[in-house]
Amino acid sequence: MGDHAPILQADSVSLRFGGIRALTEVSFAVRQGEVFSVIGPNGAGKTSMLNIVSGRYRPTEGRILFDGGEITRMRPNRRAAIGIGRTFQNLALFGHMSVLDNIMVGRHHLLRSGFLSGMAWWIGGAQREELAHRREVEEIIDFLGIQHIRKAQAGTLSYGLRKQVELARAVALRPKLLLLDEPMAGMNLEEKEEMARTILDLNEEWGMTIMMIEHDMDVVMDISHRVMVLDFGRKLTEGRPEEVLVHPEVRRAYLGEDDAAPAETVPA
Ligand SMILES: Nc1ncnc2c1ncn2[C@@H]1O[C@H](COP(=O)(O)OP(=O)(O)OP(=O)(O)O)[C@@H](O)[C@H]1O
Repeated sequence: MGDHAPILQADSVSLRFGGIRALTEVSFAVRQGEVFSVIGPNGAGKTSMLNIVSGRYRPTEGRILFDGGEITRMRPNRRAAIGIGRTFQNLALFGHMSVLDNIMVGRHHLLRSGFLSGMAWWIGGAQREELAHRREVEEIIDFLGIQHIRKAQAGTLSYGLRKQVELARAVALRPKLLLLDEPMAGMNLEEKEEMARTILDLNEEWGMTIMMIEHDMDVVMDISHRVMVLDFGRKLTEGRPEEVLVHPEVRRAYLGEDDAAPAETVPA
């Protein structure tokens, strides 16, 4: 898992919104096959970093490399086509449509990024391609263990299941790198465990590399190979979960501890 070459690299990335410095010279590398989490207090720049990787934002300075090539200025749908997948909080599920159709629509929406490829889809082999899509989507539904809801209307599902369907839609493109923005937000314990299991399965069984922002520290420490900590737009540290947890500045900045000494040395 974490021993492979980097699939994603950020090279001294800065991002400014007018006078606000959202990110300042942040560099990191996500290795092929790992679960890489980004943590930090509110406003630390986590979502900005993820948006820079997905292409929604362009850095003010610095470079992003993916799979050996520079993608700093590449459009988001092109990034999706070369293997950067993400869940779309703003692309709601179609409530009246089945789970299966929702995932199919996501696949078409993301694959038909340009006019020409769209035309090709309509003119040539549309049916053949439709069948291939359907097979692929069925496989993903099986893998995620959501067969029992494949015909259900998305609007009738619980919050946790809707999140699973949103994940299925992102996974339907078989991304090399999957970006997850707070996948456990708003979930109860059972739903969190289910989601954590799914993320691990995608990573371990499909070898999918995952970059994730998550506030739930238990989940982060449980399923991440490495963790990067941002604070005020700067990288504070990076390492294995157990290394990050004992870092004095992390304890101070993120866990809100005044005393930076390790917990076991603090008098009860
Ligand atoms: N589109 C934007 N326009 C202006 N400022 C922005 C924009 N997006 C983010 N910022 C600012 O950049 C800084 C970093 O925000 P960001 O959302 O990346 O942090 P975050 O770590 O994801 O926080 P949270 O945990 O609250 O989601 C903040 O000061 C935020 O107000």
